[in-house]
Amino acid sequence: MARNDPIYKLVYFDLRGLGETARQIFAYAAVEYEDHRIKREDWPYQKDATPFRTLPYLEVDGEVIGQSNAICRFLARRFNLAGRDDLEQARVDALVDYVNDVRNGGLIGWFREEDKEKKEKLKAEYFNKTVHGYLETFEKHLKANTDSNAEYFVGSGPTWADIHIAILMGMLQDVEPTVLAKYPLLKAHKARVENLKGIKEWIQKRPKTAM
Ligand SMILES: N[C@@H](CCC(=O)N[C@@H](CS)C(=O)NCC(=O)O)C(=O)O
Repeated sequence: MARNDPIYKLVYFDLRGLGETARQIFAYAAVEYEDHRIKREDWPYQKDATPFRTLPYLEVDGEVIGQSNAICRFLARRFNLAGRDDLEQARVDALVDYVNDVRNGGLIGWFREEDKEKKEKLKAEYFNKTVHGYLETFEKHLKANTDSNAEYFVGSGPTWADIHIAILMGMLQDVEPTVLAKYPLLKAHKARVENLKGIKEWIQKRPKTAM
C-alpha cells in the first residue's frame, strides 16, 4: 500500500449477506481494506452512529457511505467495474436493481418465516416456481450480450453486476443445489466469476459463515 492510498474500512456483520459484493469488488481490484465485522451483541450500541441505522457502511478516509448498493457503485466506479460508459452503467444498474426485485419477490418472505411448516411450504413454492421466472430473465440477458459471447452480462465485462449476480446465484444454490440445473449460461457465468483472479483467492480464504 502506497503512502497516499485511500484508507477503506467496510463495516458489516460476520456474514456474506449485503457485504459480500463490496468485499469481492475489493478482492478483484486487489485493493487493501479493513474487513470489520461487528458482533450481533455489540450492534445495538453502534446502530445510532451509522448513516441509516443499518449495516453495511464504508469509511473512506473518514468519510462514511451507507447503503450496500451505493457502496458497491462507488467502489465499482473507482476500480473500473461500473461499465465503460453511461449506457453500460445504466445496464449494470438495471441488473443490480433486478437483484433487489429477486430479493423482494418471495426470497426474503420464505427466508424470514419463523413457522417451520409455513416456511417449508413457502420455500417449496419459491424453488418450484417463483425463482424460475427470475432465472429465465437473467439467462436471457446473458445470452443477449453478444459483446462477450454470453460470458458477462454487460459489455466485454466483468462488471460489478456480474459479481453481484454470481453471489445471488451462490446463495440460491446453497439452499437448493440443483436450482441452476436448467440454466447452463448462468451456471457457467457463476463459475467464471468465482474463478476471476482475486475473487478465487478470497472465496478460498474468507471466513466460513452460514449466509
Ligand atoms: N438497503 C440497505 C439495507 C441494510 C440492512 O437492512 N441491513 C441489515 C443487515 S443485512 C441490518 O442492518 N440489520 C440490523 C438492523 O436493522 O438493526 C442496504 O442495502 O444497505
